[in-house]
Amino acid sequence: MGVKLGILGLGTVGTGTVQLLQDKIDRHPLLQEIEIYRVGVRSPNKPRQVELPAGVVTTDLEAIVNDPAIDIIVEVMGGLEPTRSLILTAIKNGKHVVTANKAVISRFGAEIFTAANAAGVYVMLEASVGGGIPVIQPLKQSLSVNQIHAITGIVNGTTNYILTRMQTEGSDFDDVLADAQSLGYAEADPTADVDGLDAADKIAILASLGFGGRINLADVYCEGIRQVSKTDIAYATKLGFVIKLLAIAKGQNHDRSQLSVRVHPTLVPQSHPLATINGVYNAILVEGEPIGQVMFFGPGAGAGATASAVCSDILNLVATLKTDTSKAHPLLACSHQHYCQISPISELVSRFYTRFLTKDQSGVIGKLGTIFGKYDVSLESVVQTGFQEQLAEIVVVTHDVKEGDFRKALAEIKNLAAIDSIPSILRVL
Ligand SMILES: NC(=O)C1=CN([C@@H]2O[C@H](COP(=O)(O)OP(=O)(O)OC[C@H]3O[C@@H](n4cnc5c(N)ncnc54)[C@H](OP(=O)(O)O)[C@@H]3O)[C@@H](O)[C@H]2O)C=CC1
Ligand SMILES: N[C@@H](CC=O)C(=O)O
Ligand code: NA
Repeated sequence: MGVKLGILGLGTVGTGTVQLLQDKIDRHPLLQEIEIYRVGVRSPNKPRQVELPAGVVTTDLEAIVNDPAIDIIVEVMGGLEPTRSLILTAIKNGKHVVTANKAVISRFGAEIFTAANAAGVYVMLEASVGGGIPVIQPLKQSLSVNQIHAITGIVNGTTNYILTRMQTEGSDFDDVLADAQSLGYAEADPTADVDGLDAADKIAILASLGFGGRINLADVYCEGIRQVSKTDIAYATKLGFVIKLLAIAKGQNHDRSQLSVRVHPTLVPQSHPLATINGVYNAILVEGEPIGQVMFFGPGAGAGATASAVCSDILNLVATLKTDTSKAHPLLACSHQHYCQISPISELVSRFYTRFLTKDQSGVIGKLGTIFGKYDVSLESVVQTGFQEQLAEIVVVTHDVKEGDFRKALAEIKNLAAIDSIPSILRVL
Protein backbone atom coordinates (compact mmCIF):
# COMPACT_ATOMS: atom_id res chain seq x y z
CA MET A 1 0.00 0.00 0.00
CA GLY A 2 1.08 3.58 -0.63
CA VAL A 3 0.37 6.26 1.95
CA LYS A 4 -0.12 5.35 5.61
CA LEU A 5 -2.47 7.32 7.85
CA GLY A 6 -2.45 7.68 11.61
CA ILE A 7 -5.89 8.90 12.65
CA LEU A 8 -6.24 10.51 16.07
CA GLY A 9 -9.89 10.18 17.14
CA LEU A 10 -12.76 7.92 16.13
CA GLY A 11 -15.77 9.97 17.18
CA THR A 12 -18.26 11.69 14.86
CA VAL A 13 -15.69 12.99 12.36
CA GLY A 14 -13.18 10.15 12.76
CA THR A 15 -15.87 7.55 12.13
CA GLY A 16 -17.18 9.45 9.09
CA THR A 17 -13.63 9.69 7.74
CA VAL A 18 -12.91 5.96 8.19
CA GLN A 19 -16.25 5.09 6.56
CA LEU A 20 -15.44 7.27 3.56
CA LEU A 21 -11.89 5.93 3.24
CA GLN A 22 -13.20 2.35 3.40
CA ASP A 23 -15.85 2.94 0.74
CA LYS A 24 -13.59 3.56 -2.25
CA ILE A 25 -15.86 2.52 -5.10
CA ASP A 26 -16.85 5.28 -7.54
CA ARG A 27 -14.69 7.80 -5.71
CA HIS A 28 -11.30 9.29 -6.58
CA PRO A 29 -8.77 6.59 -7.59
CA LEU A 30 -6.12 8.02 -5.24
CA LEU A 31 -8.21 6.59 -2.35
CA GLN A 32 -6.84 3.18 -3.38
CA GLU A 33 -3.39 4.31 -2.29
CA ILE A 34 -4.38 5.08 1.31
CA GLU A 35 -3.99 2.69 4.21
CA ILE A 36 -5.56 3.33 7.61
CA TYR A 37 -2.53 2.19 9.57
CA ARG A 38 -3.32 3.25 13.15
CA VAL A 39 -6.32 4.88 14.87
CA GLY A 40 -5.96 6.44 18.32
CA VAL A 41 -8.87 6.57 20.79
CA ARG A 42 -9.40 7.11 24.50
CA SER A 43 -11.75 4.18 25.27
CA PRO A 44 -10.71 1.10 23.28
CA ASN A 45 -13.74 -0.95 24.29
CA LYS A 46 -16.38 1.55 23.17
CA PRO A 47 -18.70 0.10 20.50
CA ARG A 48 -17.79 1.60 17.08
CA GLN A 49 -19.72 1.97 13.84
CA VAL A 50 -16.71 0.91 11.78
CA GLU A 51 -14.66 -2.28 11.60
CA LEU A 52 -10.90 -2.05 11.59
CA PRO A 53 -8.33 -4.86 11.45
CA ALA A 54 -7.02 -6.12 14.80
CA GLY A 55 -4.14 -4.03 16.14
CA VAL A 56 -5.10 -0.84 14.28
CA VAL A 57 -6.94 0.82 17.19
CA THR A 58 -4.76 1.91 20.07
CA THR A 59 -4.83 4.26 23.03
CA ASP A 60 -1.15 5.13 22.56
CA LEU A 61 -1.41 8.33 20.54
CA GLU A 62 2.25 9.23 21.19
CA ALA A 63 3.26 6.01 19.46
CA ILE A 64 1.18 7.00 16.39
CA VAL A 65 2.80 10.41 15.93
CA ASN A 66 6.25 8.88 16.49
CA ASP A 67 5.74 5.89 14.17
CA PRO A 68 8.20 6.25 11.25
CA ALA A 69 5.92 4.23 8.97
CA ILE A 70 3.15 6.85 9.08
CA ASP A 71 3.09 9.59 6.41
CA ILE A 72 0.03 11.65 7.40
CA ILE A 73 -1.56 12.33 10.78
CA VAL A 74 -5.31 13.02 10.67
CA GLU A 75 -6.25 14.85 13.86
CA VAL A 76 -9.98 14.52 14.51
CA MET A 77 -9.93 14.21 18.29
CA GLY A 78 -10.48 17.88 19.17
CA GLY A 79 -9.39 19.77 22.28
CA LEU A 80 -6.22 21.73 22.92
CA GLU A 81 -3.97 19.30 24.79
CA PRO A 82 -2.60 16.74 24.21
CA THR A 83 -3.70 17.63 20.67
CA ARG A 84 -1.33 20.57 20.18
CA SER A 85 1.65 18.55 21.43
CA LEU A 86 0.74 15.55 19.28
CA ILE A 87 0.48 17.76 16.17
CA LEU A 88 3.85 19.39 16.93
CA THR A 89 5.51 16.01 17.47
CA ALA A 90 4.06 14.72 14.20
CA ILE A 91 5.40 17.79 12.38
CA LYS A 92 8.82 17.43 14.02
CA ASN A 93 8.83 13.84 12.75
CA GLY A 94 8.24 15.06 9.18
CA LYS A 95 4.58 14.05 8.92
CA HIS A 96 1.95 16.08 7.13
CA VAL A 97 -1.12 16.87 9.22
CA VAL A 98 -4.82 17.13 8.42
CA THR A 99 -6.92 18.64 11.17
CA ALA A 100 -10.58 19.53 11.74
CA ASN A 101 -9.66 21.39 14.91
CA LYS A 102 -10.33 25.13 14.65
CA ALA A 103 -9.76 25.60 18.38
CA VAL A 104 -6.16 24.41 18.22
CA ILE A 105 -5.39 26.25 14.95
CA SER A 106 -6.88 29.58 16.05
CA ARG A 107 -4.86 29.48 19.29
CA PHE A 108 -1.64 27.78 18.26
CA GLY A 109 -1.63 28.31 14.49
CA ALA A 110 1.46 30.55 14.60
CA GLU A 111 3.46 27.88 16.46
CA ILE A 112 2.10 25.01 14.36
CA PHE A 113 2.62 26.64 10.94
CA THR A 114 6.08 27.92 11.89
CA ALA A 115 7.03 24.36 12.87
CA ALA A 116 5.46 22.97 9.67
CA ASN A 117 7.34 25.42 7.47
CA ALA A 118 10.59 24.53 9.22
CA ALA A 119 9.94 20.81 8.80
CA GLY A 120 8.78 21.16 5.18
CA VAL A 121 5.36 19.61 5.82
CA TYR A 122 1.80 20.85 5.33
CA VAL A 123 -1.00 21.35 7.82
CA MET A 124 -4.35 21.12 6.07
CA LEU A 125 -7.53 22.36 7.72
CA GLU A 126 -10.46 22.33 5.28
CA ALA A 127 -12.76 20.67 7.82
CA SER A 128 -11.99 23.25 10.48
CA VAL A 129 -14.29 25.90 8.96
CA GLY A 130 -17.66 25.33 7.34
CA GLY A 131 -17.54 21.53 7.81
CA GLY A 132 -17.94 20.02 4.36
CA ILE A 133 -17.98 23.36 2.52
CA PRO A 134 -14.81 23.94 0.54
CA VAL A 135 -13.77 27.38 1.79
CA ILE A 136 -10.17 27.09 3.03
CA GLN A 137 -8.74 25.91 -0.29
CA PRO A 138 -10.76 28.48 -2.29
CA LEU A 139 -9.43 31.28 -0.09
CA LYS A 140 -5.87 29.93 -0.29
CA GLN A 141 -5.95 29.18 -4.00
CA SER A 142 -8.90 30.05 -6.24
CA LEU A 143 -9.47 33.52 -4.70
CA SER A 144 -5.88 34.26 -3.74
CA VAL A 145 -5.39 36.96 -6.38
CA ASN A 146 -8.31 38.98 -5.03
CA GLN A 147 -8.12 41.78 -2.49
CA ILE A 148 -10.60 40.59 0.10
CA HIS A 149 -12.76 43.33 1.63
CA ALA A 150 -15.12 41.33 3.83
CA ILE A 151 -15.93 37.80 4.92
CA THR A 152 -19.35 37.36 6.47
CA GLY A 153 -20.44 33.92 7.52
CA ILE A 154 -22.81 31.66 9.33
CA VAL A 155 -20.08 29.28 10.45
CA ASN A 156 -21.58 27.42 13.38
CA GLY A 157 -24.07 24.70 12.49
CA THR A 158 -25.27 24.12 16.05
CA THR A 159 -26.35 27.72 16.69
CA ASN A 160 -27.86 28.08 13.23
CA TYR A 161 -29.83 24.89 13.86
CA ILE A 162 -31.00 26.25 17.23
CA LEU A 163 -31.94 29.72 15.92
CA THR A 164 -33.75 28.21 12.92
CA ARG A 165 -35.88 25.95 15.10
CA MET A 166 -36.56 28.73 17.60
CA GLN A 167 -37.70 30.86 14.67
CA THR A 168 -39.79 28.31 12.76
CA GLU A 169 -41.23 26.25 15.63
CA GLY A 170 -40.98 28.63 18.57
CA SER A 171 -38.97 25.84 20.26
CA ASP A 172 -37.11 26.27 23.51
CA PHE A 173 -33.38 26.75 23.41
CA ASP A 174 -32.50 23.79 25.68
CA ASP A 175 -34.59 21.20 23.78
CA VAL A 176 -33.12 22.20 20.44
CA LEU A 177 -29.57 22.16 21.81
CA ALA A 178 -30.10 18.56 22.98
CA ASP A 179 -31.18 17.62 19.43
CA ALA A 180 -28.11 19.30 17.91
CA GLN A 181 -25.92 17.32 20.31
CA SER A 182 -27.58 14.00 19.45
CA LEU A 183 -27.13 14.72 15.73
CA GLY A 184 -23.34 15.10 16.26
CA TYR A 185 -23.24 18.82 15.35
CA ALA A 186 -22.25 20.24 18.73
CA GLU A 187 -18.78 20.29 20.25
CA ALA A 188 -18.03 17.93 23.16
CA ASP A 189 -18.68 20.99 25.34
CA PRO A 190 -21.49 22.84 23.54
CA THR A 191 -20.57 26.06 25.37
CA ALA A 192 -18.08 26.65 22.56
CA ASP A 193 -20.96 26.66 20.07
CA VAL A 194 -23.56 28.53 22.08
CA ASP A 195 -21.24 31.28 23.33
CA GLY A 196 -19.83 31.97 19.87
CA LEU A 197 -16.33 30.70 20.66
CA ASP A 198 -16.37 28.09 17.90
CA ALA A 199 -17.44 30.75 15.39
CA ALA A 200 -14.72 33.08 16.71
CA ASP A 201 -12.10 30.38 16.12
CA LYS A 202 -13.41 29.94 12.59
CA ILE A 203 -13.55 33.62 11.64
CA ALA A 204 -10.02 34.05 13.00
CA ILE A 205 -8.89 31.36 10.54
CA LEU A 206 -10.86 32.84 7.62
CA ALA A 207 -9.65 36.37 8.40
CA SER A 208 -6.06 35.16 8.47
CA LEU A 209 -6.46 33.58 5.03
CA GLY A 210 -8.48 36.44 3.55
CA PHE A 211 -6.38 39.29 4.89
CA GLY A 212 -2.99 37.60 4.74
CA GLY A 213 -1.80 37.89 8.34
CA ARG A 214 -2.02 36.19 11.68
CA ILE A 215 -4.95 36.95 13.96
CA ASN A 216 -4.67 37.21 17.71
CA LEU A 217 -7.78 35.35 18.89
CA ALA A 218 -8.05 37.58 21.97
CA ASP A 219 -8.75 40.53 19.62
CA VAL A 220 -11.82 38.82 18.13
CA TYR A 221 -14.96 40.25 19.73
CA CYS A 222 -17.37 37.45 20.61
CA GLU A 223 -21.00 37.24 21.76
CA GLY A 224 -23.08 34.06 21.65
CA ILE A 225 -26.80 33.40 21.31
CA ARG A 226 -27.83 32.81 24.93
CA GLN A 227 -29.48 36.22 25.19
CA VAL A 228 -31.50 35.83 21.98
CA SER A 229 -35.10 35.36 23.08
CA LYS A 230 -38.28 34.32 21.32
CA THR A 231 -39.48 37.90 21.84
CA ASP A 232 -36.56 39.31 19.84
CA ILE A 233 -37.05 36.73 17.10
CA ALA A 234 -40.71 37.78 16.84
CA TYR A 235 -39.86 41.51 16.73
CA ALA A 236 -37.12 40.89 14.18
CA THR A 237 -39.62 39.07 11.96
CA LYS A 238 -42.09 41.97 12.22
CA LEU A 239 -39.33 44.41 11.27
CA GLY A 240 -38.27 42.34 8.22
CA PHE A 241 -35.21 40.59 9.67
CA VAL A 242 -34.05 37.17 10.83
CA ILE A 243 -31.57 36.69 13.67
CA LYS A 244 -28.37 34.85 12.76
CA LEU A 245 -25.08 34.33 14.57
CA LEU A 246 -22.74 36.05 12.14
CA ALA A 247 -18.97 35.90 12.07
CA ILE A 248 -17.57 38.93 10.29
CA ALA A 249 -14.09 40.00 9.22
CA LYS A 250 -13.92 43.30 7.43
CA GLY A 251 -11.32 45.85 6.39
CA GLN A 252 -11.98 48.96 8.48
CA ASN A 253 -10.13 51.35 6.23
CA HIS A 254 -9.19 51.67 2.59
CA ASP A 255 -5.82 49.90 2.77
CA ARG A 256 -7.19 47.11 5.01
CA SER A 257 -4.44 47.81 7.57
CA GLN A 258 -7.08 47.79 10.31
CA LEU A 259 -9.63 44.99 10.56
CA SER A 260 -12.86 44.43 12.43
CA VAL A 261 -13.21 40.75 13.37
CA ARG A 262 -16.25 39.77 15.43
CA VAL A 263 -18.98 37.26 16.20
CA HIS A 264 -22.41 38.25 17.44
CA PRO A 265 -26.09 37.58 16.88
CA THR A 266 -27.19 39.93 14.13
CA LEU A 267 -30.45 41.06 12.58
CA VAL A 268 -30.10 40.16 8.91
CA PRO A 269 -32.54 41.70 6.39
CA GLN A 270 -34.85 38.97 5.08
CA SER A 271 -33.71 39.82 1.53
CA HIS A 272 -30.01 39.17 2.29
CA PRO A 273 -28.57 35.88 0.93
CA LEU A 274 -27.47 34.81 4.44
CA ALA A 275 -31.03 35.18 5.78
CA THR A 276 -32.17 32.02 4.03
CA ILE A 277 -29.41 29.76 5.40
CA ASN A 278 -31.19 27.49 7.83
CA GLY A 279 -30.62 24.44 10.02
CA VAL A 280 -27.13 23.00 10.24
CA TYR A 281 -26.19 24.69 6.97
CA ASN A 282 -23.39 27.24 6.90
CA ALA A 283 -22.66 29.91 4.34
CA ILE A 284 -19.72 32.20 3.87
CA LEU A 285 -20.03 35.34 1.78
CA VAL A 286 -16.67 36.57 0.52
CA GLU A 287 -16.42 40.05 -0.99
CA GLY A 288 -13.35 41.14 -2.86
CA GLU A 289 -11.89 42.86 -5.85
CA PRO A 290 -12.18 41.98 -8.68
CA ILE A 291 -14.42 38.98 -7.93
CA GLY A 292 -17.28 40.95 -6.33
CA GLN A 293 -19.35 38.65 -4.16
CA VAL A 294 -19.04 34.88 -3.93
CA MET A 295 -20.95 32.74 -1.46
CA PHE A 296 -20.05 29.25 -0.24
CA PHE A 297 -22.97 27.21 1.07
CA GLY A 298 -23.33 23.71 2.46
CA PRO A 299 -23.49 21.48 5.52
CA GLY A 300 -21.39 23.00 8.30
CA ALA A 301 -21.22 19.98 10.59
CA GLY A 302 -22.00 16.28 10.80
CA ALA A 303 -20.04 13.10 10.16
CA GLY A 304 -20.29 12.67 6.40
CA ALA A 305 -19.97 16.32 5.43
CA THR A 306 -16.96 16.91 7.63
CA ALA A 307 -15.35 13.66 6.49
CA SER A 308 -15.66 14.91 2.91
CA ALA A 309 -13.46 17.89 3.81
CA VAL A 310 -10.99 15.80 5.82
CA CYS A 311 -10.62 13.30 2.97
CA SER A 312 -10.15 16.05 0.38
CA ASP A 313 -7.16 17.29 2.41
CA ILE A 314 -5.83 13.75 2.69
CA LEU A 315 -6.09 13.33 -1.10
CA ASN A 316 -4.32 16.65 -1.67
CA LEU A 317 -1.44 15.42 0.49
CA VAL A 318 -1.36 12.01 -1.16
CA ALA A 319 -1.08 13.81 -4.51
CA THR A 320 1.72 15.98 -3.12
CA LEU A 321 3.57 12.96 -1.75
CA LYS A 322 3.52 11.45 -5.22
CA THR A 323 5.15 14.49 -6.79
CA ASP A 324 8.40 16.39 -6.16
CA THR A 325 8.37 17.51 -2.52
CA SER A 326 11.79 19.14 -2.43
CA LYS A 327 10.25 22.64 -2.39
CA ALA A 328 7.25 23.88 -0.40
CA HIS A 329 4.09 24.23 -2.49
CA PRO A 330 3.43 27.99 -2.24
CA LEU A 331 -0.36 27.59 -2.25
CA LEU A 332 -0.47 24.81 0.34
CA ALA A 333 2.08 26.20 2.81
CA CYS A 334 1.31 29.09 5.18
CA SER A 335 3.36 32.22 4.50
CA HIS A 336 1.95 34.63 7.12
CA GLN A 337 4.44 36.19 9.52
CA HIS A 338 2.88 39.45 10.76
CA TYR A 339 -0.24 39.99 12.89
CA CYS A 340 -3.23 41.94 11.52
CA GLN A 341 -4.32 45.05 13.44
CA ILE A 342 -7.85 44.62 14.77
CA SER A 343 -10.02 47.54 15.91
CA PRO A 344 -11.83 47.42 19.26
CA ILE A 345 -15.58 46.81 19.03
CA SER A 346 -16.22 50.39 20.27
CA GLU A 347 -14.97 51.61 16.86
CA LEU A 348 -17.48 49.50 14.93
CA VAL A 349 -20.03 51.43 12.91
CA SER A 350 -23.28 49.48 12.72
CA ARG A 351 -27.02 49.73 12.99
CA PHE A 352 -28.47 48.48 16.30
CA TYR A 353 -31.72 46.86 17.39
CA THR A 354 -32.51 47.50 21.05
CA ARG A 355 -35.45 46.43 23.17
CA PHE A 356 -36.34 48.50 26.23
CA LEU A 357 -38.76 47.61 29.03
CA THR A 358 -40.21 50.81 30.38
CA LYS A 359 -42.66 51.88 33.01
CA ASP A 360 -45.79 52.93 31.21
CA GLN A 361 -45.22 56.66 31.62
CA SER A 362 -45.86 59.40 29.11
CA GLY A 363 -42.95 60.98 27.26
CA VAL A 364 -40.55 57.99 27.47
CA ILE A 365 -39.97 57.91 23.73
CA GLY A 366 -39.22 61.64 23.76
CA LYS A 367 -36.62 61.15 26.52
CA LEU A 368 -34.98 58.32 24.58
CA GLY A 369 -34.87 60.54 21.49
CA THR A 370 -33.24 63.40 23.41
CA ILE A 371 -30.44 61.23 24.79
CA PHE A 372 -29.88 59.48 21.47
CA GLY A 373 -29.69 62.90 19.79
CA LYS A 374 -27.01 64.00 22.26
CA TYR A 375 -24.77 61.12 21.10
CA ASP A 376 -25.54 61.45 17.38
CA VAL A 377 -27.65 58.31 17.31
CA SER A 378 -30.33 58.70 14.68
CA LEU A 379 -33.30 56.36 14.69
CA GLU A 380 -34.56 54.37 11.73
CA SER A 381 -37.64 53.02 13.51
CA VAL A 382 -39.31 53.02 16.91
CA VAL A 383 -42.01 50.47 17.69
CA GLN A 384 -44.09 50.23 20.84
CA THR A 385 -46.38 47.26 20.53
CA GLY A 386 -45.99 44.82 23.34
CA PHE A 387 -46.32 44.62 27.08
CA GLN A 388 -44.37 42.31 29.41
CA GLU A 389 -46.57 42.20 32.50
CA GLN A 390 -46.80 45.83 33.72
CA LEU A 391 -43.96 47.06 31.51
CA ALA A 392 -44.24 48.58 28.05
CA GLU A 393 -41.90 47.31 25.41
CA ILE A 394 -40.18 49.73 23.04
CA VAL A 395 -38.05 48.49 20.17
CA VAL A 396 -35.67 50.83 18.42
CA VAL A 397 -33.61 50.33 15.25
CA THR A 398 -30.90 52.94 14.70
CA HIS A 399 -29.12 54.15 11.62
CA ASP A 400 -25.35 53.54 11.45
CA VAL A 401 -23.65 54.74 14.60
CA LYS A 402 -20.28 54.19 16.23
CA GLU A 403 -20.73 51.47 18.85
CA GLY A 404 -18.86 53.45 21.51
CA ASP A 405 -21.28 56.41 21.09
CA PHE A 406 -24.29 54.13 21.13
CA ARG A 407 -23.15 52.46 24.36
CA LYS A 408 -22.65 55.87 25.99
CA ALA A 409 -26.21 56.81 25.07
CA LEU A 410 -27.52 53.52 26.49
CA ALA A 411 -25.60 54.03 29.73
CA GLU A 412 -27.38 57.36 30.17
CA ILE A 413 -30.76 55.94 29.17
CA LYS A 414 -30.41 53.15 31.76
CA ASN A 415 -30.42 55.83 34.46
CA LEU A 416 -33.80 57.23 33.41
CA ALA A 417 -36.43 56.55 36.07
CA ALA A 418 -38.82 55.35 33.35
CA ILE A 419 -36.47 52.59 32.14
CA ASP A 420 -36.87 49.23 33.83
CA SER A 421 -34.28 47.32 31.79
CA ILE A 422 -32.70 46.87 28.37
CA PRO A 423 -33.05 43.13 27.73
CA SER A 424 -31.63 43.06 24.19
CA ILE A 425 -29.04 44.91 22.18
CA LEU A 426 -28.33 43.34 18.80
CA ARG A 427 -26.37 44.62 15.82
CA VAL A 428 -28.09 44.90 12.44
CA LEU A 429 -26.38 43.95 9.19
N1 LIG B 1 -18.78 17.09 14.80
C1 LIG B 1 -18.74 17.88 13.76
O1 LIG B 1 -19.70 18.02 13.01
C2 LIG B 1 -17.49 18.62 13.44
C3 LIG B 1 -16.37 18.54 14.25
N2 LIG B 1 -15.24 19.21 13.91
C4 LIG B 1 -14.04 19.09 14.74
O2 LIG B 1 -13.57 17.76 14.63
C5 LIG B 1 -12.94 17.37 15.83
C6 LIG B 1 -13.58 16.09 16.35
O3 LIG B 1 -14.93 16.35 16.61
P1 LIG B 1 -15.96 15.14 16.87
O4 LIG B 1 -15.66 14.01 15.96
O5 LIG B 1 -17.30 15.77 16.84
O6 LIG B 1 -15.57 14.75 18.37
P2 LIG B 1 -16.01 13.45 19.19
O7 LIG B 1 -16.07 13.86 20.60
O8 LIG B 1 -17.19 12.79 18.56
O9 LIG B 1 -14.75 12.45 19.00
C7 LIG B 1 -13.50 12.66 19.57
C8 LIG B 1 -12.65 11.42 19.36
O10 LIG B 1 -11.33 11.66 19.85
C9 LIG B 1 -10.98 10.72 20.84
N3 LIG B 1 -10.25 11.44 21.87
C10 LIG B 1 -10.55 12.65 22.41
N4 LIG B 1 -9.62 12.99 23.33
C11 LIG B 1 -8.74 11.98 23.35
C12 LIG B 1 -7.54 11.74 24.11
N5 LIG B 1 -7.10 12.62 25.00
N6 LIG B 1 -6.86 10.58 23.87
C13 LIG B 1 -7.32 9.69 22.97
N7 LIG B 1 -8.43 9.86 22.22
C14 LIG B 1 -9.12 10.99 22.43
C15 LIG B 1 -12.27 10.13 21.38
O11 LIG B 1 -12.02 8.82 21.80
P3 LIG B 1 -13.21 7.85 22.32
O12 LIG B 1 -14.04 7.56 21.10
O13 LIG B 1 -12.49 6.63 22.80
O14 LIG B 1 -13.93 8.62 23.37
C16 LIG B 1 -13.16 10.20 20.12
O15 LIG B 1 -12.97 9.04 19.34
C17 LIG B 1 -13.07 18.57 16.79
O16 LIG B 1 -11.91 19.35 16.68
C18 LIG B 1 -14.26 19.32 16.20
O17 LIG B 1 -14.22 20.70 16.50
C19 LIG B 1 -15.15 19.98 12.79
C20 LIG B 1 -16.22 20.11 11.95
C21 LIG B 1 -17.49 19.46 12.24
N1 LIG C 1 -19.81 22.36 16.52
C1 LIG C 1 -19.52 22.84 15.21
C2 LIG C 1 -19.07 21.68 14.38
C3 LIG C 1 -18.34 22.10 13.22
O1 LIG C 1 -17.35 22.79 13.24
C4 LIG C 1 -20.76 23.46 14.59
O2 LIG C 1 -21.84 23.30 15.16
O3 LIG C 1 -20.65 24.12 13.57
NA1 NA D 1 -14.63 23.45 5.06
